[in-house]
Amino acid sequence: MPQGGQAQPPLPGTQLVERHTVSDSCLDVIRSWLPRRRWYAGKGRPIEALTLVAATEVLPYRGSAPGLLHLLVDVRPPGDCYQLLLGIREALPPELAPALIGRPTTGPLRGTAVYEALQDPRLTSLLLERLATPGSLGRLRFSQTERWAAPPARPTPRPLDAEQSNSSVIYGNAAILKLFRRVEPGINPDLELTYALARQGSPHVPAPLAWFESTADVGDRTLGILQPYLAGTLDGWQLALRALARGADFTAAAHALGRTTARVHTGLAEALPTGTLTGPELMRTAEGMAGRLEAAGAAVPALRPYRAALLETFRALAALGARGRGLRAQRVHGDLHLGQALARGGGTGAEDWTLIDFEGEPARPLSERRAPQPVERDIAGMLRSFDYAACQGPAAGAESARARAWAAANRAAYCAGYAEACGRDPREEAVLLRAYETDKAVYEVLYEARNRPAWLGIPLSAVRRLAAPSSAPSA
Ligand SMILES: Nc1ncnc2c1ncn2[C@@H]1O[C@H](COP(=O)(O)OP(=O)(O)O)[C@@H](O)[C@H]1O
Ligand SMILES: O=P(O)(O)O[C@H]1O[C@H](CO)[C@@H](O[C@H]2O[C@H](CO)[C@@H](O)[C@H](O)[C@H]2O)[C@H](O)[C@H]1O
Repeated sequence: MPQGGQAQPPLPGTQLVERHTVSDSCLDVIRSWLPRRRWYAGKGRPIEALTLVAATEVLPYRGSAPGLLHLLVDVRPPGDCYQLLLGIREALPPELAPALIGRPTTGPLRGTAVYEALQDPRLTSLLLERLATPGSLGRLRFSQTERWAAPPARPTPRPLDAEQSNSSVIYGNAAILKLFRRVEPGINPDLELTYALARQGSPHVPAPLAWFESTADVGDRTLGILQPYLAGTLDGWQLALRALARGADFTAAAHALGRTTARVHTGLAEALPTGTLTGPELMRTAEGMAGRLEAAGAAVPALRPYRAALLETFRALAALGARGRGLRAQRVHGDLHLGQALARGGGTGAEDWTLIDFEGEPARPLSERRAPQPVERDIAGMLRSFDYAACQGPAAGAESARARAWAAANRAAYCAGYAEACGRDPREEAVLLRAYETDKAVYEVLYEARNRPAWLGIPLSAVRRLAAPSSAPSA
């Protein structure tokens, strides 16, 4: 069971790197490079201190052959821990030139090219070899699940070329290794939930094959998971955009995706602890939403005119709690959107869909992401996604009648599919659904302002609608 802490023998050739190996100059090089990474969460805040938490030499640098160094570094503010995989070579071949991080000027790595190891097939092949050999290596521990199956011999690794919160490497279209970037002590829900669902035999998640984590002395942190690569699939976002471009129906796929979501929720409720969100907890949930709204409003002025109206939505949720109403809570996906659902074929059958990336919203603390929550949280996430997709259709601005009709039809189909599979129609929890949808739209405003300013109008238009007193229930 992946929860860390199992004692395993060290692998032969283990190297623990002394802290002085990673010189201040090497850390300075990383410090200049880090803020430009897509996955770096602290954008917009200057780094005051970057310190080494742990370093493991996965492959010693020998001058003639590349080295691989695994680092955990602490970045302040706010004290986040990041996982880095550094390649070390004397000189970089042209194809690796874009991967250069920098050249330290002091210490044992002085003058070498330090680069993103994930871009180097020689080094990512080595990571796969490590996963094939369970055991510990320095501050790292490699484990396999009962489903371990080595990918075909010598699969060619390639880094996934996508805008991601983490980083992934695909091995010969057979397996995908996801490396978490911002890592906290504790099991990552992406491993915990897919493992629990796979043990039930769920066909709706890629069953983990292997994983690796840091050792207890630096906090058991899940660092990476190897899963089967679902070649030949498209994600729900691509499918929705394709349907929009062709003027084709998407409601059958949305309905099937609703059914899949319900099955996954049922599986999670059976496999992992559930709970009841008591009245006071519900009130605290509403306070959390209001707090995130204030924080987002402080960062994005365009949100401020809607503040008072949106707070009313959160007050309505708190009022449910004040009336002592308890709500069923369970483990959920936590960041569900169309891009997190992969389909074979057109996605019109519930069995076509696989859900991925159960990590939750990367910005939330792990303890919060692992807490049981109402399923409406996920459903609201997917409803927002139909809204996003609608804005990408031909001649479909966020407010156009065509976009609104497309979103409404697919949101309704998704909820109907969900209800059909588990007998519980999410639209019946209108206050809850609306509060979660508002919370998600506020999150998206901040997310887009930081990552894709050109898309800010999409969540802002939703905020405008959600703030309007006459706006209809969520779906
Ligand atoms: N098992 C898989 N099979 C095929 N593609 C996958 C698989 N897992 C992830 N992907 C692809 O990788 C992308 C990023 O994966 P994801 O888990 O969402 O990472 P992140 O947390 O970095 O966003 C997905 O959008 C999908 O295109
Ligand atoms: O997939 P991630 O875990 O990295 O999630 C983050 O990035 C998503 C964008 O890729 C972002 O999703 C938002 O944009 C989607 C379209 O690109 C849309 O379908 C989603 O509904 C919308 O929330 C997600 O919020 C963020 O956490």
